[in-house]
Amino acid sequence: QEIPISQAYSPPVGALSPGPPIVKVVLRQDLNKKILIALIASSTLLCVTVIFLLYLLLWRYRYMKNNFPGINPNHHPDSVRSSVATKPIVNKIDSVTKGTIPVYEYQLLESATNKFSESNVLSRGGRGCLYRACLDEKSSVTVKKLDGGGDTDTEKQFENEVDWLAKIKHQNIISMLGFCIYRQTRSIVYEMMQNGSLESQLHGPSQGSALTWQLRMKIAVDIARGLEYLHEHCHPPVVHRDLKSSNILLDSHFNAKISDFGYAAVLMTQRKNLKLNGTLGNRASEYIVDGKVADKNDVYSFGVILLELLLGKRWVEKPSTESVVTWVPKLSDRANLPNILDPAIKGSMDLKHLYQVAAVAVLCVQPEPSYRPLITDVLHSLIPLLPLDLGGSLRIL
Ligand SMILES: Nc1ncnc2c1ncn2[C@@H]1O[C@H](COP(=O)(O)OP(=O)(O)OP(=O)(O)O)[C@@H](O)[C@H]1O
Repeated sequence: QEIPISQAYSPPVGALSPGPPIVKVVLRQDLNKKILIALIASSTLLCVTVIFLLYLLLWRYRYMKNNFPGINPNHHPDSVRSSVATKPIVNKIDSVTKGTIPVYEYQLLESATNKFSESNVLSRGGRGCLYRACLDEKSSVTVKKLDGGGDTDTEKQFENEVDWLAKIKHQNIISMLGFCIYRQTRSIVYEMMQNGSLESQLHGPSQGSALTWQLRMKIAVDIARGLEYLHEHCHPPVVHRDLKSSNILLDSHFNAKISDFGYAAVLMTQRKNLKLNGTLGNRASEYIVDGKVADKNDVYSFGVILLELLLGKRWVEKPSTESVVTWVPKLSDRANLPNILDPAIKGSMDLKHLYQVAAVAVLCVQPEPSYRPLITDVLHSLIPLLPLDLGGSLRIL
């Protein structure tokens, strides 16, 4: 006969106590199961959270490494400060927010320039200094360090320059390699231009002796190519607004590149907040008087540089009796033109070429902007005067 399990295991009647122990056993088992489930669930959750956090850290590390190679995301205390201070201005610079331009860590620039030592200074300007820097063993670069102390004019020029140079890439426009914002200091890193500026070549110790007639024509064509790119191939077109010989840089092969985009602007839109200080001799009068932004302002400044290449003359810093205008009649006098040339190139060129270059220069500096040629026309009238091996179309037999 089968005995029900409950009876078979039931205790003696006298020993009966309230609440059968079987029920207790069942409850404890249940409880253990629940604890086990809770433990498994919480440890799974913990694992998922840890994996997610690790993934986030890895993603951030990769993002910083790809977009900001100079910044070490593994927290040097100063690099943290630098990136915090950088944030508002970085947001204003389009290309930075798009991650197309490297941001250098201040400490990196400091060690590359020997702590910004005097022996690394290449040039000293009103707003800061230009330093030679060695970022690696192979090559050197230049670092322009602006000590504006947060002054708004310097800040605007810095933003403007970084923004334009990040967008503009051309063989005749200086390459920006990156920039750095650290407390009140702003720095821009450029490619090294071994032969300095056109101004220092013409008016420095060598007094233009390194620049032959052909090299001068090459420099003129290079500048015109850079300007043509800004005026005709950028959308919207860009006007440089501060073209002068000190802003034309020469590399080791005397390839010329336009630099200093602190005042550059989109054609016909006026940037009222950018005060234009400095040299007036290179600026067209309509620009000095009413600040009209037009490509013909740059054509005027190009004409002034062309005259500087021909005559070796440094144009006046402030309006005075001797300006470009006073030289125009002398340039139109063909018989006397060879006598007023820079002594470094006198008698070294084909006279027909000289007349043509002088005529182009005169056209460019006309007071009426609409009479000045387009930079494309200027370029195409200079190319035939330049030998093939220097990038022109002149065949020397
Ligand atoms: N990348 C470079 N490589 C070599 N020399 C350079 C480079 N950039 C500038 N220079 C030299 O430093 C000089 C000053 O250049 P910089 O752009 O700092 O001028 P600046 O202080 O802005 O003056 P300004 O506003 O009057 O043009 C140039 O004229 C040139 O001789």
